[in-house]
Amino acid sequence: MTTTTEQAREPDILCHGLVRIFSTEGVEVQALQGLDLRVERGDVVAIVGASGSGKSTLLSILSGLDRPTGGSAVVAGTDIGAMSRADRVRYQRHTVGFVWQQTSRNLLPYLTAAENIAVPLVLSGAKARTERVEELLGLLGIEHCRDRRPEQMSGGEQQRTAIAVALANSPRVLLADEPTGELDDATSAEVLEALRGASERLGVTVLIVTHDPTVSEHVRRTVQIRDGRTSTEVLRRTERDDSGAEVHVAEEFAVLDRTGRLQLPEDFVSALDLRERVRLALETDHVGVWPDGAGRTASDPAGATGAGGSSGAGGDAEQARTGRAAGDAERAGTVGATGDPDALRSAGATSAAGGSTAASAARPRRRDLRGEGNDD
Ligand SMILES: Nc1ncnc2c1ncn2[C@@H]1O[C@H](COP(=O)(O)OP(=O)(O)OP(=O)(O)O)[C@@H](O)[C@H]1O
Repeated sequence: MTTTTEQAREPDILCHGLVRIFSTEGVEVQALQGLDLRVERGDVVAIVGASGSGKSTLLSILSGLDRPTGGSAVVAGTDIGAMSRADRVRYQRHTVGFVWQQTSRNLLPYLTAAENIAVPLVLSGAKARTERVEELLGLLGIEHCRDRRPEQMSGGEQQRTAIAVALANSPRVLLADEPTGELDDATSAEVLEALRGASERLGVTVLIVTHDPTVSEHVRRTVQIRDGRTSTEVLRRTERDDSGAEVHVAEEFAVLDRTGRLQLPEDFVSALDLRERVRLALETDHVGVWPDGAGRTASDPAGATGAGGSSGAGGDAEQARTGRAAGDAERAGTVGATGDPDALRSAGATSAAGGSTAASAARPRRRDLRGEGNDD
């Protein structure tokens, strides 16, 4: 039996090997190719990725508008793939809230902000509607828009009203698709802070899908999707430096899936001109990755000089316990599960993206975001 403590620890979003294949006129497109994602309760996470990487497909599945072809997605304890029609209505009314990029999809144009927020409360038969509407207007800082219709509000005010509408029935999870897509930078920052504030005050889990890479400055965790899979993550935290000043630190990690696969960041692949095959070496505390070049052997995969730009990369060949060539079955940039996944994990490979190819042993790529922020 699941205990209350275990329930509290269960993630609000858990995707395992999520696959979505679209077939149109005999042509198959694999929009999601075995995507794994875990989002803890109350967290605010941004999903970023290039156009066509699968972001909207993921959101459609999580919002119950679409079904996966394979794999599983569980949101706030609901198995998305197993929902009946009635479950779906309940799920969309009470478990998840949505904010879309287009205002026309979020708000009814002929209703005021207060009336728009009341709509989901009326549909769910909620009591004390006036109090709830006032609470949400206050929470989102839009009391002054109470009696205005969308056309009488700025883009930022419209999106904050949309967030209030999405939160009306107290969902566990808020899904936002490009919520800042039509806004300027300052207004975008305002809307993102509104989402973060709502999460902090109401405990709601927020997943934001966006093209906008600056979103990562407003959330603790940013997950990058590449070709239908999660590839890298940036985690931000605040530390104090020696003088006691606050410093924002962002660390980039590669995502290791359950079968031991990880995608190397594109800039790492191009910096060392990695293609088709790479050499791997299991060191005492990290995994090294080298281009497949001449003059290297399994016991000395870096060559005498630590070739491929990785000298000083913890690539002391004498330390290497295992050196292997990793064939990339699918495409450059994805390291196959050539190494024993358990061994890789115990060697700290979950944070290997920034550490194994060009930096010191197993240290994730780390950026000091003090001052102007992202200076990488
Ligand atoms: N209904 C559909 N039928 C066929 N192919 C589709 C369908 N929906 C999405 N795709 C394809 O699936 C892939 C992923 O699309 P998706 O819209 O999820 O990407 P995205 O990352 O959200 O892109 P964008 O940022 O441009 O919105 C693309 O190749 C797209 O063409």
